[in-house]
Formats: sequence, structure tokens, C-alpha cells
Amino acid sequence: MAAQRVVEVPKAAKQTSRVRVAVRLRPYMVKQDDKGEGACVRGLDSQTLEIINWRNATETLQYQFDAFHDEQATQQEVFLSSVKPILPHILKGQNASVFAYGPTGAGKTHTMLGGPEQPGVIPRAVREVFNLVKAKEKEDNAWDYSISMSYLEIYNEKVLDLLCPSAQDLPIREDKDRNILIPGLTNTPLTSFSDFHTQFLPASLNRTTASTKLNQRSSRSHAVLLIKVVRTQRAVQQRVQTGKLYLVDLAGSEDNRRTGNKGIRLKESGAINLSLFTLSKVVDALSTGGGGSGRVPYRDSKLTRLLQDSLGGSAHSVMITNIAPEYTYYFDTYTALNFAAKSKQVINKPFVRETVTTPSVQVKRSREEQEAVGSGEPQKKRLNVRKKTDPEEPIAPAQLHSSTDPSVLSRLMALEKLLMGTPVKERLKLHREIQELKEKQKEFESNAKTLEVSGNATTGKVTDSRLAGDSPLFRMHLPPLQRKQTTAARSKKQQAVVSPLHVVQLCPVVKKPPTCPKKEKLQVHSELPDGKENVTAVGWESHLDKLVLDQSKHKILQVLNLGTLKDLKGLQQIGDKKAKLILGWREIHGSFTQLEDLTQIEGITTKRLSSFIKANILSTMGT
Ligand SMILES: Nc1ncnc2c1ncn2[C@@H]1O[C@H](COP(=O)(O)OP(=O)(O)OP(=O)(O)O)[C@@H](O)[C@H]1O
Repeated sequence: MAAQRVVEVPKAAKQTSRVRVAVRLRPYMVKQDDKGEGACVRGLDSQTLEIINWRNATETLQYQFDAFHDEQATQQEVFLSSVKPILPHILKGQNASVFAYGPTGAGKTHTMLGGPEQPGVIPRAVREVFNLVKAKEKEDNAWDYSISMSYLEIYNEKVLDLLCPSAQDLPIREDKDRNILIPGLTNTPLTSFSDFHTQFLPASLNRTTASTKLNQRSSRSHAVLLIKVVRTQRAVQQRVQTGKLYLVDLAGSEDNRRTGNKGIRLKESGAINLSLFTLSKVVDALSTGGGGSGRVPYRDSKLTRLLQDSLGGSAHSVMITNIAPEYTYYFDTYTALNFAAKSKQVINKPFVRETVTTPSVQVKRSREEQEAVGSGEPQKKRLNVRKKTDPEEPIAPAQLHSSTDPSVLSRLMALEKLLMGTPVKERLKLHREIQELKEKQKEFESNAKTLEVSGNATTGKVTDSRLAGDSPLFRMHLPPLQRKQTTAARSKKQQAVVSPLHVVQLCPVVKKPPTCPKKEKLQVHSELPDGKENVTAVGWESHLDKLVLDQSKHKILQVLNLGTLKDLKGLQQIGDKKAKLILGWREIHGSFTQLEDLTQIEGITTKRLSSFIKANILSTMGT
């Protein structure tokens, strides 16, 4: 019978570890922004960046992360500051993960993979793992180390083995100790870095990529490289520790109006956006302590299921959010920054994965080993008995790293969304709730400020304008970040800094006449009786600033693609029947690429569509 026991985890290893978040801004690419409007985002220092506030082009929103890498940052700098520090953990039986997140074309693959001239995080990290193992072996010969790799992609919700491309969709399983396993996935032993190179490069070519309007070689899948380090003690009573390093290049979040995706690209895009949406829900749940319900929706997509160990699980995680400076990317950048800010609240609980076996007794192989088909895994007898963790257990509340309470902010954002499509009489109620949340937020900010003053708040997210005068950032005398040739009215207030998710009244920059079109809004009815179309005045859009108009349309599209039945019914001119038809359409076709797709729904003609768009946009303005 096998003798086994889980070794007591050292106290230090039980410490929680926050997901580190770095943001990398890629250089400006003129081609992608023919209008030459300049950058909409820029760095202020090694942790802080600012982006123009879409609600008021004369203001900027400021974010602070663990690291900010500007457009000049080299691959080496990104690696040294954001990735290298977490690697030693995997030699101690802990998990680590690095994943690149961001809109399509913002530089994720460049960061993770790079090229022969500028190798990215993946080759650098693997080389470093070999260096660390070598140094350990020299320092102490009581342990044997072995390194192996697996490489897979998640494409259209299928798990495909990149080291064995003929393999079919692989299942993701969980063993009794809550370890995530992929039976049948190739696990190749590595003897040196050049060995890795030989295996990895051809496998990378198996990854699914295609050309979209925004990126000639756009990754259409999430690529996950797994480097496993197993160390075995040479003593009679063998201790075996297994550490895993996940290096993940996520597919880009996509706005199909801009990617120009159609057909198969559109289907891929639906799968990509769905899994990234689930990822954001997981992060949301983790950063708000399980959203109150204690359930983290890891199982809702293959990506999150696989990353279960890397987010809120047992790993030391680093998320590198890639962003692009061009105006065309503005809303993607804004969304990515808010997602990244949320990820900072996720707390991981690292622990050592160690087993002890008595070699004289025949050892029963663990399920993981049994399932590692053709793995060529180190042949040492070992059991991966891991300390039991419950990935769906309620999460400890996140530490206060920010002057912005994430739960309040999420709720505010959700309310804003709701407000957009709520009939006038119901808005009063929502307004009241928003007021209350604002109060709560104010209170939270003042608490955070007190913490900052006492030197505790070292990694806050957003700088409040009231703190701006004290901030070193404002001693830099940078010229205001403004869109070139903007149609926005100039305000007397220059470079004010606001908390990004404050609910501010959305008032369009009006060209002529200079008033908000409130009256027109009042003529909008909530749902038109069948057959009677409310044909609205021509040219109303010309009164609104294009940025505001685009943002409003984007918001409507978000509700159409992500909203529940209730959210959909909250939209102007959408009743129960149409809301259900929209849900049905989504089931079959995936996401709406543009609002015009609504005409594919029974009963929505072009005229009705324009009436619908107008009603919903104007109702937002009137709040
Ligand atoms: N820091 C950088 N320095 C120089 N070029 C960069 C940088 N980041 C990205 N690029 C270039 O920008 C283009 C798009 O980058 P990349 O393919 O890495 O984007 P991506 O985020 O992986 O996109 P997708 O999600 O569509 O795969 C590439 O030509 C890449 O070489």
C-alpha cells in the first residue's frame, strides 16, 4: 500500500498573493489611425497612465498599476520587472501564471512571443527557469529537478494540443484534489532551452491565426504554454514538489465593427468574446469576494476552467494588459483598463504542492500521472497529493488597494447601463440608488485617502482630482492630453483628473444649437404598437458629438449582446416579445456586430431600427 501524506504547508506559503497587473502601451501606428488624431492615452510615470475622459474631452482619467510600460519599453524591461520575480516560486512547488490580455492588435503576441530579434516573455521565462534550476542544482544537490512542457490552444471553445495537432478536442477534468487536468495532452520532457526552442517554434505555427482589419496576423485562439517543474528529494523518504508555470497569450477582445469580421471570423469572435466575458465575470466575482454568492463562474468557459489554478486559485499571477494609443482603440482601451483595475483586487492563495512517498512500498500512480498520455514525464515515483483548495469557496474580501470600491463601481456601471434603457418614470428610482452609491463611494474615497496619508495605500488605482495637487504626477508639467482636431467644446478647466467610473451626466458636445436635445427625448415612446412606426426627425445625429454617439451605440450593443431578458426589456421600444427574439438570435448567431444586425430580427425594419437607436440614445442624454 502506498504511504502518503500531505506535508504541512509552511506558514509563509499560506500568505495571499495579489494578482499583479502591468499595463503595456504599444507604439502608435499611423496606418491604423488615418485621421492622425494623436494618442488618446499616455504614461505619466512607471506606474501611472492617463486616458482622455470620453464624457468630457477636456478631462483625463488616471490609473495606477503595479507597473506601466510605455511605448519605449523593451522586451527585456517588461520581463525583468513584471515576470522574472514570480518565477522562483515554481521551483518551490507553487504555481505561477503570466497572461497577456487586451484588445486585438494591441501587442499581446508581441509581448508574449516576440520575434527572433526581440524575444518576448515566453522564451525569456523558459530560459530563466532553466537558469534557476541549474543554479539550484549547483547550490544544493539534495534535489533532482525535471522540466517538461505542454502547449495547447482554446479555439472556438475547443481545447487543441499544439504539440500534437491531429488530436481532437480534449476534455478538461478536475481530480479529487481539485487539480485541473487535461487527459491526453502531450507533456514533453525538456533537457535544455534549445530543446524547448526546437519543440515550441513549430508548435506555435499550429496556432490558429487569421487576418482581420486590425491585425494582419490576429490570434484567433487563446494559447496556453505550461511549463512543469518537478523536484524530487534524494532522501529515502522522497519529497516531491510540482510547480507549474502557465504562460498565456489570450486572443484579443474584439469589436467587430472595427475588425470587419464576417462568417467564420465572426463565429470565432463570438467564442473569443464569450470566454473573455466569462473571464471578466470570474475576475469580478473574485474581486468582490465571490459576488456575495460565493460562486466563481470558472466553469462557464474553457478558458476560465483552465485558468482556475491561475486566478484566485493557488498561483502567483501576473496580468499584462496590452493597450494601443490610437483613438480607434479608445473604448477597447478604456474597457481593458477597467478590467485590469478590477484584476488588481484578485487575491491568490499560493501553497506548496508537495507529497511524501516511501519508495520501498509500491506507489499507486495518481490520476494525473495515469492521464498524462505519452507524457514522457519524469519516471520518478511520486504522488501529487495536493492540499485541498476549494476554488468555488467564498473568497476573502480583496484588500483595499484602491480609492475606488470595486463593488460600488461595478454597480454604478451596471446602473448606468440600465439607465440608458429605462423608461423615464422608472429612472427616478435608479437615480436615487445612484445617489446612494455615490455617497458610499465618497465615503470609501475618504477612507482610502486616510489610508494613503498613513502610508498604506501604495497601489491605488485612480487618482482623485482632489488629491491631484499633492501628487508628484502634477509636477511634471505635461501638456494636456487632448484629441487633435477635436469637436469638443473647450472648457476652462484643463487636465482635471476624475475617478473613471464616477457617474457623470452624459451631456453631448453640441455643435449647434448648444443645448442638450432634452425635448426630443420626451417624445420617445417606450414601445411602438405593431405596424405603427414612429418615424423620427431626420438629422438628429448631427447635433451630437461623434464620440458620444459612438459610445452610446456601443453601450446599446453591449446590452444587446450581454444583457439578460430584463436588461433587454429595459431598452426603449423593446418589449417582452422582441427581447426574447433577440435572445434567440444570440443563441443561434452569437454576437451582434453592429446595431444594423437588429434588422435580421422579425418585425424590426430599417425605419424601426432608426427609431429604436434614436430613442435609446436620446433617453441616455436626458438622464
Ligand atoms: N511594443 C511593441 N513594439 C513594436 N511593435 C509592436 C509592439 N506591440 C505590438 N507591436 C506590433 O503591433 C502589431 C500587433 O501586435 P500583436 O499581433 O502582438 O497584437 P495582439 O494583441 O496579439 O493581437 P491579436 O489579439 O489580434 O492577436 C504587430 O505588428 C506587432 O509587431
